[in-house]
Amino acid sequence: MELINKYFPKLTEVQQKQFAALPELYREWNAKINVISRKDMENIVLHHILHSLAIAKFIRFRKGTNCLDLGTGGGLPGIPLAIMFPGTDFTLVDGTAKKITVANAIIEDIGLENCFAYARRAEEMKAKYDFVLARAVTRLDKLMTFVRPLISSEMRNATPNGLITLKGGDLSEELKEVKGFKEEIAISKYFEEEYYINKYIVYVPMYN
Ligand SMILES: C[S@@+](CC[C@H](N)C(=O)[O-])C[C@H]1O[C@@H](n2cnc3c(N)ncnc32)[C@H](O)[C@@H]1O
Repeated sequence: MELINKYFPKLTEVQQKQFAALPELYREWNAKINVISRKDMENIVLHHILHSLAIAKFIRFRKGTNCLDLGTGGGLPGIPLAIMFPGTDFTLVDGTAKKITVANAIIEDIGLENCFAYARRAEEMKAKYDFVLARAVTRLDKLMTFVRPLISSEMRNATPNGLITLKGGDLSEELKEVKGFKEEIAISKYFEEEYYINKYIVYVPMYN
């Protein structure tokens, strides 16, 4: 909790409890169904929960915004963001049904009411969203082919919409393949821990 409080010092009591419960819940579930590399479990807060929350430093989702977390695995970044933004709706999908079992169990255990997970491949999805979020799913150009049909053409909340993805490493080649405006934000701008050097948020706005 210390690390989360360091960057998000104004959490409500409910949010504090929900974040505090996550590491143990992931530990328990990960022992049954692998959603996080097992050797990384000891770094779950730094490498997974806080990393997901970099998006909350980049953007404050307005009440009523709807977000899709595509390729969520066990619920990342969707679950930490749903805790952070209780007024925003989060839909979590993954093509692997057993990973969704973990996401749903955790959603239920911590009593998240603005978050819903189900098994589906991106290519089969029909609904529209203000934002599509993705962490470690696939190359940007491929991700864009999934994301374009899923972004709502209305700017319902009078905010920009589009893709927000968490990526690592040198993205120069991948970024060249994405047409139009895109923004690359170094997460080290928000979090001082060494782990975040070379980790980025890529935002591709789609005003349609
Ligand atoms: C490396 S995992 C990352 C999981 C999670 N986002 C995280 O950061 O822990 C990539 C996930 O994307 C999912 N995935 C890849 N392509 C997909 C697609 N076309 N539709 C739905 N899920 C997909 C995989 O099943 C896998 O769970």
